[in-house]
Amino acid sequence: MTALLTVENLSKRFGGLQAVADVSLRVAPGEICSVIGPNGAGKTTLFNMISGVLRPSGGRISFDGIDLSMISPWKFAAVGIGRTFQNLALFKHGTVVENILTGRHTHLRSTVLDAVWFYGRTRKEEIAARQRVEHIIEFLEIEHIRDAVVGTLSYGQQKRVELARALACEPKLLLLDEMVSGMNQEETEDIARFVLDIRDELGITVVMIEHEMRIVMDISDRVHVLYFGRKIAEGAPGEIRRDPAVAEAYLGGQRADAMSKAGA
Ligand SMILES: Nc1ncnc2c1ncn2[C@@H]1O[C@H](COP(=O)(O)OP(=O)(O)OP(=O)(O)O)[C@@H](O)[C@H]1O
Repeated sequence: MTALLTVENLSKRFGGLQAVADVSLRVAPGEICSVIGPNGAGKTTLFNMISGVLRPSGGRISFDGIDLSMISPWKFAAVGIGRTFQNLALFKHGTVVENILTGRHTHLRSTVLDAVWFYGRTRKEEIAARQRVEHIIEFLEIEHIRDAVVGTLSYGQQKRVELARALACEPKLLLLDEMVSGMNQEETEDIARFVLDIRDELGITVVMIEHEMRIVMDISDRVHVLYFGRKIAEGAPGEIRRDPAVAEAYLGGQRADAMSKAGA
């Protein structure tokens, strides 16, 4: 099957530090993929390149048939790549609905002048945006907090709002950076269920960076393992559990415990 996302020999250097080195991976449409690895392995740097936050030092990324080096970073959302961030990136003083609406900006074609001269088109876009937002609010079960100011919400609720905002741009590919870190077990299970529904009901391909091995092993179709910037393994969760190179990479770190608790 043709890949939705193809990363070829991707590298990123920060001065003397090789944060990502020669990483290649393919993500098929409809897959849930995880990128795992110990702290500092290069996972977020990889995501930052795929989402246009950072320019690669070398290599190629193609998404849905488009060479991403050919387009401006601010157009990445418009081609269908949505993401959440490791540290929440929300407008704390805005309401939940207002925050989710900001995710729609890539779908707004009208300018201020259009609003004056082509009132109908602007109005139609606004109605479409509101309808999409309402659908997402229902989908992620956050009706009860829709008018709450984001800064007053719990961490788990704010993460869900961030997920809602990423969905508002109607992505084909969703990059989730440590969605469940800091969440309790119930919140983690909710997110796992939502990720599956996002793929199954909305048809969105998901790549997640995750330290929480239970969610990785439970819902991923494929797992890619980074270690000191290099990809050291790739496979189905069962294969990754049994891979000696992966165990070695985690050995000595707390994550070894997490791997074994997840059934390694
Ligand atoms: N902007 C930057 N400038 C310099 N070094 C950076 C920068 N961003 C990341 N690094 C370094 O690159 C390496 C990879 O970092 P990255 O954040 O991608 O790792 P990670 O696997 O996401 O780690 P974690 O699990 O702790 O989030 C680290 O050594 C980090 O210190």
